[in-house]
Amino acid sequence: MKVTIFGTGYVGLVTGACLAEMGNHVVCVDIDAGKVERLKKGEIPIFEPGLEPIVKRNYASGQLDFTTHPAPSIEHGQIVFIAVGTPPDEDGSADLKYVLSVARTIGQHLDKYTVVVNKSTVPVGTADRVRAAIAEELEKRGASVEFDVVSNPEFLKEGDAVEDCLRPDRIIIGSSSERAVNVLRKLYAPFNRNHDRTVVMDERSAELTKYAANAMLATKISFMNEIANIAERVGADVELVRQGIGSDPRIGYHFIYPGAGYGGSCFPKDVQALERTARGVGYDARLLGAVEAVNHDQKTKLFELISRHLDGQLKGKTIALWGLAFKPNTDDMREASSRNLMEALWTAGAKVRAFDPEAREETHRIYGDREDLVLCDNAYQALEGADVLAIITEWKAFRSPDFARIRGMLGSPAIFDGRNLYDPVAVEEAGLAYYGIGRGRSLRR
Ligand SMILES: NC(=O)c1ccc[n+]([C@@H]2O[C@H](COP(=O)([O-])OP(=O)(O)OC[C@H]3O[C@@H](n4cnc5c(N)ncnc54)[C@H](O)[C@@H]3O)[C@@H](O)[C@H]2O)c1
Ligand SMILES: O=c1ccn([C@@H]2O[C@H](COP(=O)(O)OP(=O)(O)O[C@H]3O[C@H](CO)[C@@H](O)[C@H](O)[C@H]3O)[C@@H](O)[C@H]2O)c(=O)[nH]1
Repeated sequence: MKVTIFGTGYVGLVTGACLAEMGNHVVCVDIDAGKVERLKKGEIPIFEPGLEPIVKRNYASGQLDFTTHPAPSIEHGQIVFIAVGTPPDEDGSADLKYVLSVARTIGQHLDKYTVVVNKSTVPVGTADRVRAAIAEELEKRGASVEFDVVSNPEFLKEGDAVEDCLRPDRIIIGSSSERAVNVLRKLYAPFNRNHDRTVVMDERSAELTKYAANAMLATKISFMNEIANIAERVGADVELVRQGIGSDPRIGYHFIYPGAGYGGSCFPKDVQALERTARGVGYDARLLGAVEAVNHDQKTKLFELISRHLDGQLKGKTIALWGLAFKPNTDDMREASSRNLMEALWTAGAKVRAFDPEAREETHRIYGDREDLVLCDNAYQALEGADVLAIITEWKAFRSPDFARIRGMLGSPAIFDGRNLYDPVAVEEAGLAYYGIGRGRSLRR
């Protein structure tokens, strides 16, 4: 089928590449001319495992193309996706300016029946606003063209985006038009060969489904961080508690890892946006407020532990940091917990020597050159001249380090394990102090 996608970010580029891989003829449009230029040269602007080969292969075969020109792209697509950003605006609600701008552009060029599909994460009621924006532009032109607007939220995770896109858990189609649903069923048929993953519903329910999914996952994480904070105080080990509760299939092992707080471009903004939506309709979403508040405090956790270990004397100290990205297998630093930690350390007068397998360039782009940040080439280089080590992203490369070597390199040997990667006993036996998240048992010894 002929598909057009507005936005070549994490969602647009991955969706475009995967749809091209399935034999569709896909045109990706972006207003960022530099990005489009790089994509045409085969350079992938983000680190996403498995993405580069499918983009290159499908671009080379002509199944996938990139452009900055909306008019011919809208002409091309039987289906036009909107996959642009919806960042938080000043009060935390989702800013729809990019989505509505694309909607107006579509209205300015629409020339045949088209299914307009919104993939961005948007507040309930946005499909109506997109429909109205397109209709208004058509009216201005005096054009009468049929179209449908569908809500088709995306559930991919960064780091696993290609796999999630090729093998989705579910495909939500929010539409009251049978004609549009049939077009999308046809598009997604190759993704449903094993079993039908499609759930058809109305637009508003589809829009809310996306926020509900992210809010539920964020709630699980904040819940576990709360249990970790209790465990620490009562002398229990949250890692044992996690395994104890995860074995109940009603709870499950997924998304109950305590840590240095959740980050990324979705959970923080989506929990906030849902809370603002609720407030806007006169409902005080207390649970969502608590999820946010627990996460906010959790992001200060490692700083507090480090400060306590160094008796509040952070000025002139050097902290080695392993991990910068908000999670492994990405170079994305949006709302990353590493940023809260580094910024608190700098404010207290400490220096940071950091290593991340992929996020070095992005960190440099955000913070530039500064005296209190050294971006290192490997994990052990970050330890040179450092007092203590903090781990904030659970990259595989950090899973089994040489603790004796670490001890030998640190001025005040201690590990601050922000993702509970290590066995406290093994760390302590190597002569290092161990601080994890909610590991009360190790603190008691
Ligand atoms: N990142 C994720 O893991 C993820 C997963 C599911 C859903 N989402 C949601 O999907 C949406 C997109 O997220 P993202 O992370 O891909 O964003 P992103 O910031 O990585 O990319 C957005 C792209 O849209 C482009 N753009 C902006 N205005 C445009 C216009 N008028 N025409 C064409 N292109 C335009 C930007 O230049 C940018 O390249 C958001 O609503 C987000 O919440 C994101
Ligand atoms: O048990 C856990 C699991 C995750 N995290 C943290 O939660 C954040 C988000 O992780 P993850 O959900 O894996 O990454 P995202 O790429 O942000 O994906 C989420 O956000 C996307 C955008 O909406 C959705 O599409 C995905 O389904 C949803 O998982 C990261 O900081 C993780 O460190 C924890 O602290 N504990």
